[in-house]
Amino acid sequence: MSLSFTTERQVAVAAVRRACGLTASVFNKLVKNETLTKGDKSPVTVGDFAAQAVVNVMLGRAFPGDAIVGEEDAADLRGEDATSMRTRIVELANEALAGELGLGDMAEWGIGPGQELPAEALLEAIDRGTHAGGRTGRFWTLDPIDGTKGFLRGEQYAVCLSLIVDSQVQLGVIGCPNLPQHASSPEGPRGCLFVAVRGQGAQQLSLSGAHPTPIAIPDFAPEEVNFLESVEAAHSSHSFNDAVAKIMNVTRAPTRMDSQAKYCALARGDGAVYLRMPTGVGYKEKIWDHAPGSILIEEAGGIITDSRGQPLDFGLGRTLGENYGVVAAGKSTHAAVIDAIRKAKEQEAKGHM
Ligand SMILES: Nc1ncnc2c1ncn2[C@@H]1O[C@H](COP(=O)(O)OS(=O)(=O)O)[C@@H](OP(=O)(O)O)[C@H]1O
Ligand SMILES: [Mg+2]
Ligand SMILES: [Mg+2]
Ligand SMILES: [Mg+2]
Repeated sequence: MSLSFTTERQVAVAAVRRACGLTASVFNKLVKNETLTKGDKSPVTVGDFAAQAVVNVMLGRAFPGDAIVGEEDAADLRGEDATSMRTRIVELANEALAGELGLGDMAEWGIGPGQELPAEALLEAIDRGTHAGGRTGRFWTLDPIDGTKGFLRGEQYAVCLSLIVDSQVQLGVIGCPNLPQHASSPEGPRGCLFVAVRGQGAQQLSLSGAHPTPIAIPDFAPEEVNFLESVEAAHSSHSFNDAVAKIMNVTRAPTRMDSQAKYCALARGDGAVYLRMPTGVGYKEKIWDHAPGSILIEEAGGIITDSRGQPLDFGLGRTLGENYGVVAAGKSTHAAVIDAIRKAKEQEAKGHM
């Protein structure tokens, strides 16, 4: 049985579109005291918080019973020292919620004139993202800005939303405000949305949600294979990717790109392999960093697993648990990557790397 998730898709596209508008506009005005450093030393900006508030308000209105696993929480925004950040977030979120309706968007998911939400309501909306996830039931995952470091550099970032039902990702929407619409014209128009619904294929749309175009991962001849990888060396091992690429006789240089824009690029054939290997022990990948990308890859005809070929398990809570690394590629390439990873691991164990 395949469910169509028509309304879910419509709400998700509308919410991601509004969040993309917000983040793109905030970037140009971002000032120094609008970024915090979280407990894990990673940055978070007023854009991340406001985008999470907007998406959660819209989801709450359209699907009041649904839980949300969101990256951010409002704890750091409640104190007196956060007054100016809080004020800015309230302003940004209300502006986006009151903004013009896009294609398929509905007035009742946002706010009308004079209906601005107070700070407390928006902080509560952000905190609706604290759901623990789990094996059964239905919940959304939200990464309001994935690739915050890329966002701060003016490079790639993505607004990422997915719907998970009984541990299976059923819907994914990724908004990439800075991604060129066509990889072949990197200086051409930027900004795209990617949508995948289980059993319905993958599509690229304009940022406004118009012009859906089916996308699929092409077959790559061995000499055309190239890797997509993280910009931040702390997030994914560049040297291990290098070793795997050598084993596969890959000659093309890797493309480094922040965020789940990598999954989008892979899904439309801009690259052949997305490989993400842990850089140290202990970090567990977050479900919001991979759920939307994973369904996009599968619906574009590709395969996504961890580095040992195991399926990603979205039913373990907020993290991917014991899944080790991530490998995504087209059907004709994926097995070769898993094989090369095994060989690279053997070399590493023998001290040859
Ligand atoms: N140590 C470690 N290992 C692996 N991953 C980590 C690590 N620390 C952070 N993160 C997560 O990486 C997310 C950023 O995505 P990418 O790594 O693809 O982008 S980047 O190129 O590295 O910027 C980033 O997502 P955002 O916080 O939404 O930007 C993090 O969830
Ligand atoms: Mg973050
Ligand atoms: Mg992220
Ligand atoms: Mg994020």
